[in-house]
Amino acid sequence: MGHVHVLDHPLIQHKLTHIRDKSTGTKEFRELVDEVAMLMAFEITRNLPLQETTINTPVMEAKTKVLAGKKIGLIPILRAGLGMVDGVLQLIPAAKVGHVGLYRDPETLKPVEYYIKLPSDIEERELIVIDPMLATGGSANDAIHSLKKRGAKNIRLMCLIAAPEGVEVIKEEHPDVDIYLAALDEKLDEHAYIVPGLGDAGDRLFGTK
Ligand SMILES: O=P(O)(O)OC[C@H]1O[C@H](OP(=O)(O)OP(=O)(O)O)[C@H](O)[C@@H]1O
Ligand SMILES: O=c1cc[nH]c(=O)[nH]1
Ligand SMILES: [Mg+2]
Repeated sequence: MGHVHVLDHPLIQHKLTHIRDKSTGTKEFRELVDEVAMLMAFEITRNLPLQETTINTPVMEAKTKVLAGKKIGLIPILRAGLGMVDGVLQLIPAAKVGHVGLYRDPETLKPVEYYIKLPSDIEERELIVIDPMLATGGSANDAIHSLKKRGAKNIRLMCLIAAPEGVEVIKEEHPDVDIYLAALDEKLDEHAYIVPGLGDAGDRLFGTK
């Protein structure tokens, strides 16, 4: 079964409070999402494999460690996932970025895929699917199925806030996928918005309604 990691670092929690606050405007919202994404990336990459190397310090030859060169792919779910990409790229600048375009139909609440463009070698990559919100789980579930259909083998899911309902869907459908969150909220409301949540992540990032 996939693990659910709630990243409770004080800096992440502090910034998340301001992200949730409805008085936080677009500029500050964007900056904070970017910063939290970077801090989350620090935690998510904690178990990346290392290998030994030998270098010369000014003092002597030393056996030290470097990343073992695991290839990484970031897969933001459009639109709102885009807001977290730059933050993650600050720590993993060589990652390739694929895009999955999905929107949640407001009537049926079902995800509709409208775009997909992926690195050609996704089967070799450690993929991080990125979306600030995991609500019913429909969008992330579809995105992960889409990636697996195209050969993806190692997938993690990174979200700012999740509802228990969405977490259950991913655990059920994708037991191989670990989930990384800044917060696990209480529930969904009657419009399938996360409570207390932060509202509509895409609209707050891009200033639309
Ligand atoms: O778990 P779910 O119930 O599927 O809901 C979560 C999805 O809803 C939001 O996207 P939205 O449909 O608002 O599209 P947008 O990013 O273009 O605003 C959010 O960014 C997720 O992708
Ligand atoms: O609370 C929610 C649920 C879905 N999408 C959002 O942007 N926010
Ligand atoms: Mg939206």
